[in-house]
Amino acid sequence: MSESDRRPDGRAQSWPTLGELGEDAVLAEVLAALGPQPGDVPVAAGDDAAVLATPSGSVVVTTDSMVRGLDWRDDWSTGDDVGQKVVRQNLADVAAMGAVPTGLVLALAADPATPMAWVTELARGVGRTSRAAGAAVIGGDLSGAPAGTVMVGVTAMGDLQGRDPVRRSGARPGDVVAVAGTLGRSGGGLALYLDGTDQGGGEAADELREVHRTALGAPLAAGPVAAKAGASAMIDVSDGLVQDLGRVAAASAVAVDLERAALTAVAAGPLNEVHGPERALHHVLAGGEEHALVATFAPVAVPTGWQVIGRVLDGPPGVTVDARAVEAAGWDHFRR
Ligand SMILES: Nc1ncnc2c1ncn2[C@@H]1O[C@H](COP(=O)(O)OP(=O)(O)OP(=O)(O)O)[C@@H](O)[C@H]1O
Ligand SMILES: Cc1ncc(C[n+]2csc(CCOP(=O)(O)O)c2C)c(N)n1
Ligand SMILES: [Mg+2]
Repeated sequence: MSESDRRPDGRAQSWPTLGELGEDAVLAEVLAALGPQPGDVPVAAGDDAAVLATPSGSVVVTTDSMVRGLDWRDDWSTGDDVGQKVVRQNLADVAAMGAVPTGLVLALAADPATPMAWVTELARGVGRTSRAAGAAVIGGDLSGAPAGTVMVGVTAMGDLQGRDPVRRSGARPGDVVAVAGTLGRSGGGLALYLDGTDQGGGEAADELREVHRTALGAPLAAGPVAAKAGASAMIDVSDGLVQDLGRVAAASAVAVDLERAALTAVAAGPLNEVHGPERALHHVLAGGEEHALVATFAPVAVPTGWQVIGRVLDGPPGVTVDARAVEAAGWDHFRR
C-alpha cells in the first residue's frame, strides 16, 4: 500500500464509498462477492422477488439483524466477520426448529460514506458461510442510512424434511437437557474486547475473540440430528444459557435444573484457560451470541454430539443450578 492510499490518521484509505459508486454498481459488486449459490432456486436474485423451492411443503422462516456499534464494532470486526455472524445467528434459529437451511435474503442499510470494500467483505462472508451450510442467498435489499449507521438484516428459510418442528414448548418432566456446540466462548471473547484486550493472550484468547466475531462453531447440523432423535424442545443460545433455557421452561411450564459439574466440563478448554473457572462458569451461564443448540430429550434418546447438562423437572418455570437459584442475567436489547 502506497502513502497515497493512507488517510491522515494512518488508516487504510476507504474509497470508493457506496455514495461514489451508486446503487447499481454496489449491487453488482455485492452479487459478485456473494459468489455461486447452492441448492434448488427456480428464480434467483435479480427479479422483483425470488422463488425458492419448498422440498417438504412448508417453510421455516426467521429474521435477525445486526447494527453497527451495538452488535459489532469496526475496530473489532471486519465486514467478513459480520457476514459470517449474521448468517450463523439466523441459520441457528432455523436449526433450532430442527430444519435444514435452504435460502436467505440479505438487507443492508448503510451510510453512503461506507467503503465499498467493507460491503464486499460482508458479502463474501455471507456467501461463503451460507454456501457451506447449503443455503442459497436468493436476494436482498440495499438502502441508505443516516451518517454512521450500518444495519445488516438477514431473513433465512429452512425445510423440515417432513418432520414436525421442535418447539420451545415440548419439554417434559423426566427429560434431560443437552447441548450441542460450545458455551461461553463468545461471551468470554466479548469480555476481552470490552476490557481492551483486543490482541494478545495467546491462542486461547484468539479463539474466544474469533468465536465472538463470527459465531464460528454454531452447530447447525445438530438441529436436524436432534429432531430425528425425537428432541422434545430446542432453542439456540443467543442471549445466554439461563435466559434462553428460561424461555423453554416458561413455554413448556416446567423447571430446569442444570448440573454444575457438567457445566464446568463445558467450560473446559480456552474459556477456562483465559478467564479461570469462576468467570468461565459465569460466561457459560450468561454469555450470549454463541448460537449453540440446547434441547431436551428422553434420557435414552440423546444423540451423538450432544452433552447432557441437566434435567427437566415438575415445578414452577425457572432455571436452577444444582437446585439453587442462579444470578446469570443474559442479554436484553432494550434493558441495560
Ligand atoms: N418485531 C417483531 N414482530 C413480530 N414478531 C417478533 C418481532 N420480534 C420478535 N418476534 C418474534 O418473537 C419470537 C422471539 O424472538 P427473539 O428475537 O427474541 O428470539 P429468536 O428468534 O430466537 O432470535 P435470537 O436467536 O436472535 O434471540 C420469535 O418467534 C420472533 O419471530
Ligand atoms: C459492540 C457490541 N457490544 C455488545 C455486544 C453483545 N451483544 C449484542 S447482541 C447480543 C445478544 C444476542 O442478540 P440477538 O438476540 O439479536 O441475536 C449480545 C450479547 C456485541 N456483540 N457487540
Ligand atoms: Mg433463537
